[in-house]
Amino acid sequence: MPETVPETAPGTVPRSRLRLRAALICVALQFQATRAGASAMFGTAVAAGLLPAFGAWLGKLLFDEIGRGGDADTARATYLALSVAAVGALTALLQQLAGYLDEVVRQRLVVAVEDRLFARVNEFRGLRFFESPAFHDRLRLAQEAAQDAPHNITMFSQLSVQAVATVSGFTGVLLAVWPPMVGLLFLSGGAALVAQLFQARRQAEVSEIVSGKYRRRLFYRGLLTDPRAAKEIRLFGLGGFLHSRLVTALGDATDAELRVARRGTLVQSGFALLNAAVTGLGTVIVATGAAQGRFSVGDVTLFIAAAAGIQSTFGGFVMQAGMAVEGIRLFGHYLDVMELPDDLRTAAEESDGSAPVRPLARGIELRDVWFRYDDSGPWVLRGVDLTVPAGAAVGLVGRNGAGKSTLVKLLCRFYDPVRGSILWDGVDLRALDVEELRRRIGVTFQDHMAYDLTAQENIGVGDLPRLEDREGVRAAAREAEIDEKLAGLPSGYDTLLSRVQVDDYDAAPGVTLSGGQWQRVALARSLMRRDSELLILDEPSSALDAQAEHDINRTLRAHREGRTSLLVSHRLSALRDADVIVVLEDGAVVETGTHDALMSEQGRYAHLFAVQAAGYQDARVGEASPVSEATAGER
Ligand SMILES: Nc1ncnc2c1ncn2[C@@H]1O[C@H](COP(=O)(O)OP(=O)(O)OP(=O)(O)O)[C@@H](O)[C@H]1O
Repeated sequence: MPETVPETAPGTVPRSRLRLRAALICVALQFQATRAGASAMFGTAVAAGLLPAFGAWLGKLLFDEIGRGGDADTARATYLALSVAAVGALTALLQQLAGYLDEVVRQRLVVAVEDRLFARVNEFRGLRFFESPAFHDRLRLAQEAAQDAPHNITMFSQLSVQAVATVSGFTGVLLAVWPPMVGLLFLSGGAALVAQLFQARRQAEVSEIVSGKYRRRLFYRGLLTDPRAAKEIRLFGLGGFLHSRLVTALGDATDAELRVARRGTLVQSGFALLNAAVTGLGTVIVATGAAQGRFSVGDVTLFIAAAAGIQSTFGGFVMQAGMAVEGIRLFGHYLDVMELPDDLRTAAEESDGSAPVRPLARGIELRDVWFRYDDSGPWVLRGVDLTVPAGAAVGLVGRNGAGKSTLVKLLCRFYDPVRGSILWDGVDLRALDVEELRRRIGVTFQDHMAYDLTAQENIGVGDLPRLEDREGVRAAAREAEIDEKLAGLPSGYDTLLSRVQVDDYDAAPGVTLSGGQWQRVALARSLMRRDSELLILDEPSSALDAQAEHDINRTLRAHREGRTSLLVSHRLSALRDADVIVVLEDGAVVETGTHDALMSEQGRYAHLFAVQAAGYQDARVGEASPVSEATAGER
């Protein structure tokens, strides 16, 4: 595997760490999402945090004024009373505004995060990440964390401002009455904070551990409602089975979440008791002092209020600190995904991977190509040497699992060979600009897509700049023998090829095609690139009826004329006229030659051909085919 592939592919989600950088970027993300909204939210949050303290100070001035009895200035007292009321009203309004601004920032963040994350995902040029469960889990964690963490940090900032104002006010009161109480409250608050931070770490770890369970849950949920899966689920009676797996996956995840919540509750309950003990102790001491005449009743009342105020402020602060820390930890996944190096080697040793791709003049050569999907997996290609000469039609045959589609994927550079190299006119594919390379290739994949888009779009996406080019799309559809069918749909080429993705329930329903019709649409899509240098067709006619296959093979033969093509097929008759036929067995090339040459060799190809021909002649190969008899010994 290339050295640049990081530890996320495949494996489990690595544990996140608390990073200052993550916290800073997390806060900055809000401003990138909406500078005005985030600034207003922060300003409002700070003001909403400071106003209660200001209100308390005005209240103190009011009580001081009233306390002067007959000497009190009525106008000043009235003014102060109105000010207290105004500050109260303003605080309430600011809280409403802060709530709205918080929502604005959240919504903008959702868009910004999706935008950035999926733009990044689009930059990964190979397939490895998309086949890694750890990558999918990280992506989900990254998305959730990037949407939630900034909010938690903002709330934490707001509470911090409030806490400083409230606690410093109340601390003065406590210091005046019984100073050791301040130390006791700070000690118990500090201990609760430390415990909460540990709890936050545990909570973040559990989110990482259960992310796979949630992925499975989404998979089962999607399957249970997928119209393509509905037939088998009903026929084989899989509904209950899948449903129970869905519930089990969800149950496992929620059990783990509940375990950590239980632990948190126990720890917090312990601190609640400690707080009660501290308050009790302080109250007893101050009350005893009052009984002995050292404190007034007012002192006792103020003391109890101050202690309760500090404790509840600490409680909120500690809780929010835990959420902020958990958010920042998980936000690390967002950074990791954003900074993940590409899964393809960025360059061959001697190049930076951006060499222009010249029109194919000599051909494509695979030199001793070894490949496996995982470091520990079996070799799928074992030293393949193969040449696709420019302008030639090459047929690739082999039994299931021989490695044919893998070879196709390597030609498109979805993966790099583990050993050996693939050369485009003598230049290593790793040295070439991969996007340009792919623009020069037209492919029909064996597992082609059926997009829930219109007929026009389903074909047009094969050459995006010509997405709206109706004539170009129809020409490709004609070659794939599907034009008549698509033109005859209720809205012609504008018909949605989907039963479920219709936006307007009252509009004409979408339609769905048959398996063979979908295959023709996929074929038409690959034929959109009329000037492609290399045409690869991986089982393009496996779902076609005999007549359609015959017609399409004739059209494709004309289309391939003079251009380089690689045709993978189990229907050997489709390959008869290829310039070269290559037989792949267990990941190695075992035979190469024209149809006639390979038939006369009476090897693997001749055997496969005879088996197929015998099927059509209604005869048993072992008895009827001289080729089979000749090759039986080899096998
Ligand atoms: N993405 C993947 N990850 C891991 N293993 C894979 C992957 N794709 C294919 N394989 C394995 O590689 C081997 C070759 O598969 P490949 O699809 O290339 O065979 P094929 O010759 O095209 O077969 P078929 O004729 O059935 O289409 C198989 O054993 C398969 O299990």
